[in-house]
Amino acid sequence: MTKTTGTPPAVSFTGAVKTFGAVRAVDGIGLEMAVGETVALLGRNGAGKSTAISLLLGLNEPDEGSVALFGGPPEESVRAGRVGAMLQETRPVPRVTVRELVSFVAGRYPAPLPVADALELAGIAELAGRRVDRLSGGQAQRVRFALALAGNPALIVLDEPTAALDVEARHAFWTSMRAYARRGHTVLFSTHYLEEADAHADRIVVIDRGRIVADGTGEQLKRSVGGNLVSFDLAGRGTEGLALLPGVVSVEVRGERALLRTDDSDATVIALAERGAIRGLEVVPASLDDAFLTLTSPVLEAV
Ligand SMILES: Nc1ncnc2c1ncn2[C@@H]1O[C@H](COP(=O)(O)OP(=O)(O)OP(=O)(O)O)[C@@H](O)[C@H]1O
Repeated sequence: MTKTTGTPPAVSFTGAVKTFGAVRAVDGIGLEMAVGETVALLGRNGAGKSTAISLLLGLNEPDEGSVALFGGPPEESVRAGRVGAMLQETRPVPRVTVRELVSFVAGRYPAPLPVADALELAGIAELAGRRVDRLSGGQAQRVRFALALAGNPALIVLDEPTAALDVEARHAFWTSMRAYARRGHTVLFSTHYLEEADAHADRIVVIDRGRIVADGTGEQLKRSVGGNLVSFDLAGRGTEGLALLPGVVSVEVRGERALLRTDDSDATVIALAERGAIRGLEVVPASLDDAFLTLTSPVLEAV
């Protein structure tokens, strides 16, 4: 969805920095999300996704820079019930039923969804009468999703929402999330899963070591790294000098294989042939997976 002129962005990070001792968990993030957009925050473990989300929700203050929601401080939007969140940490849950818990949370918002709608959207209508402390991990996760939706917030923030879900529950979750987004709501979710980011977000923001290293659609990310991937069996050899071969943009080792991203695969293959390094040679176009790995991996320098 395009941004309406004059409407402040739903989310805006400006030069945001958050450090924990020597760790710069968020290291100068600048990011805007328009109202109605669905954005995936994609990154490896420890990339800074949860920290960025904690800044966005006002749970942490940035050391430098600023974060705004709908043009104001995060706390203001949170207090006004414009934000719903599903976070990773699990707190001890009380001995109440799913319906009671969702009703309780909904009741704290000024214009909540009818409880039945929140349960239905989260796919847990049939669990309404169950005690929340007696649910499976996946069921509990969907209850947390219902709690995030309960207030009918304009912005919903989901930190690794599908982490504990099996394939079927994952599918059901994304169907619900998209239904919520289609109502014009803004959604930010973090994930390690490229396919999920590609399939369910309008835009993917790749974060690595606290910084944004890419921002665009899945297609744009693939194009931005471009080129082909040449791989071959190392057969006990090292990776010395591979980064210096013609066309090579990055070098990675996965198991016994070396993977070279190249913007001139012909030249790379010829150079590999000259080194006799062609066992199990394969040349394939870059995938989103490769794009992600390239964007978030250090290039191995010749040693
Ligand atoms: N409260 C904290 N105290 C100290 N260090 C922290 C704290 N929270 C996060 N960090 C560090 O900040 C960095 C970013 O962590 P963060 O949890 O934001 O990453 P993430 O991308 O959400 O990771 P994951 O995918 O594993 O959840 C990590 O190096 C982490 O160890």
